[in-house]
Amino acid sequence: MADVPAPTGPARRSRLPSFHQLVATRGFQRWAARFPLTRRLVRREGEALFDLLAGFCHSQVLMALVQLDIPETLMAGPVAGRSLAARTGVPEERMAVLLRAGVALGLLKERRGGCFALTQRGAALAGVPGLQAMIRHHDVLYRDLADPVAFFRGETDPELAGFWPYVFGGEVDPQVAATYSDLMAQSQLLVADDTLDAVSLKNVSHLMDIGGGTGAFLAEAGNRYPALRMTLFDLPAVAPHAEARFAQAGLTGRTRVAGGSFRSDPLPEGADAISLVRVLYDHTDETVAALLSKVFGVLPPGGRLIISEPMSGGRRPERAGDAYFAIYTLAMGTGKARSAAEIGAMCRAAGFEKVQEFSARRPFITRCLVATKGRKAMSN
Ligand SMILES: CC(C)=CCC/C(C)=C/CC/C(C)=C/C=C/C(C)=C/C=C/C=C(C)/C=C/C=C(C)/C=C/C=C(C)/C=C/CC(C)(C)O
Ligand SMILES: C[S@@+](CC[C@H](N)C(=O)[O-])C[C@H]1O[C@@H](n2cnc3c(N)ncnc32)[C@H](O)[C@@H]1O
Repeated sequence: MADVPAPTGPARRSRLPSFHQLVATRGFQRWAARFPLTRRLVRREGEALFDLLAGFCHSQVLMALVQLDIPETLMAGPVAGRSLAARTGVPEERMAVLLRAGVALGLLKERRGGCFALTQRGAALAGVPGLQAMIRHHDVLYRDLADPVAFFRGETDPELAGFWPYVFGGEVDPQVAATYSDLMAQSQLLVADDTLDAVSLKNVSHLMDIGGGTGAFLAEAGNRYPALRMTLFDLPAVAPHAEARFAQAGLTGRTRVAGGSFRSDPLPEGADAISLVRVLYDHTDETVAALLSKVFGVLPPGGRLIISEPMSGGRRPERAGDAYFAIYTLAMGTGKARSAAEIGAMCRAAGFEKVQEFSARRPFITRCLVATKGRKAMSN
């Protein structure tokens, strides 16, 4: 563990304690915990603090349930705790602890006769596409955060960067690309739904998805807009895998798949809208600025850029963007969760005239910005 200097404590400025100093005193806490007008607030604050410190145990309970395939098993109906223990090789008493923790976290419920079933939340965990795969791959992130102070000081060498090797440019091994693309494609379904619900493509005739992975987003867009023509652009190790998806969805005649790197290759021309879905937050400001300027260059006047990814809350930090995705992308080595205002400013710096945020349903899944190239703008 890294050395942390001992806290020196706040300097006293006046004789009267500040509100924060008051809240930190045991006497005030004891009084407020009993006083009728404040006791509920004290309990709520205490519970919130407790949840923060217990968060790691909660995540590990979730991880154990997923790794032991308990949500899948219970989808078929309630199962006795004893039988779950036998199936998974976990001693019965220890399985009882795990299952009760699952009940406490709202994922499971106990039925008569020592049987356990999924709650509504547990069923969502089993059914949300890609969620269990995301949870399983968090073992890498948790290892990277094992020494959080060293992590935030930048003294560690996070393993997560190796999971997403494209962030550093250069060749990407096809096997590694297949693993990350599969994880992305599974979790893309909710992102595609929320993006396409928020942003209309009614006036778009040709959409190009840059960093489009294996085509899950374009397949959904093509499904919703039967006249839409589409181009997918991604690394040569990834893009060809989209062809099978498009063929299966009957979209081959309307789609083009192009392999290349947006760092070093020209972007295909001809699209009047371009999407960047969960792409910008992987990369440094320099890479993002260069990409936005390339995108601006190939769009016609009036063309639109759709950006969809989880974002920081900026001056109002929020849990998903700032206490999860910002940490995740930091562990990747080059990534950064940006606020809508930051991304908007980068779009304007690349030449875009107007940037609007379209409110997406679930900010922990994605948020959406649309940047429009001015009608009088010149192409690069
Ligand atoms: C009718 C009656 C009686 C009752 C009905 C009540 C009712 C309406 C119940 C609703 C039940 C229901 C349908 C629930 C649905 C719940 C859903 C859809 C939950 C979805 C949860 C999604 C989650 C938690 C998503 C998490 C996503 C994560 C963690 C994504 C991580 C992505 C990463 C790390 C991406 C990395 C990419 C990189 C490398 C940074 O570029
Ligand atoms: C986080 S994934 C998102 C994939 C997809 N848009 C989604 O939301 O599921 C980022 C994608 O960007 C692609 N990518 C990374 N660097 C790239 C580059 N230099 N040129 C083209 N694509 C790149 C990756 O191969 C990957 O498919």
